[in-house]
Amino acid sequence: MRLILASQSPRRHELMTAAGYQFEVMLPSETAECGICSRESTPELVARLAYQKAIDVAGRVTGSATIIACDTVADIMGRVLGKPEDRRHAEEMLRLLSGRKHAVYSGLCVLEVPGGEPQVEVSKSELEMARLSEDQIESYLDSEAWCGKSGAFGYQDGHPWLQLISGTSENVVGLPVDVLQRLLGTAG
Ligand SMILES: Cc1cn([C@H]2C[C@H](O)[C@@H](COP(=O)(O)OP(=O)(O)OP(=O)(O)O)O2)c(=O)[nH]c1=O
Repeated sequence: MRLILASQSPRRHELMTAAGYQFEVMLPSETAECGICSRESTPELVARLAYQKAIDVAGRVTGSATIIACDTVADIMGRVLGKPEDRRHAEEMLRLLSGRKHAVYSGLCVLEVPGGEPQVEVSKSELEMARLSEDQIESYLDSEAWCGKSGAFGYQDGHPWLQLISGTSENVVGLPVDVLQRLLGTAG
């Protein structure tokens, strides 16, 4: 099976490789990841964005292939936290998450071209962040480890102040591998 990962995310590339998949990479265009709908729930948002990324890449694929696309956001009390725009934005997110539970949702879209029906699933993981001290916030912001990560943190960086309560860590880091295996029919 020819797999195409529609993602520029280094974490998704690593997770696909670790799961034993061989794949090509095609980048979704910036416009694939847009469109705000205020009545949309967080699961609906990640499902739609994953679908849009897959469709965007499908339009440029020649030959037959299976396209894999994802979108990941953090959600705290219904408020969506995407990738921070700058340090100030990252700080705002960290202060919001500090000392609280939150969820991370990933939408996954698997689409066979030509002619396949898109399969879209949403996975949820719950996490709890310990209350961060001012020093912890400053040094984390200085490290720039927040760049390009939804909610301004990287679970994969192994912070002792971040605990996984439910769901999988792969889902938090951007690719629910268990769901992908099931959709591709390669589980177990
Ligand atoms: C919550 C969390 C997210 N992330 C990353 C995964 C994604 O790269 C990013 C969420 O942004 P996305 O918009 O889902 O993905 P992306 O823009 O990085 O890549 P593409 O659209 O091309 O697929 O946040 C982590 O690396 N660790 C985490 O703990």
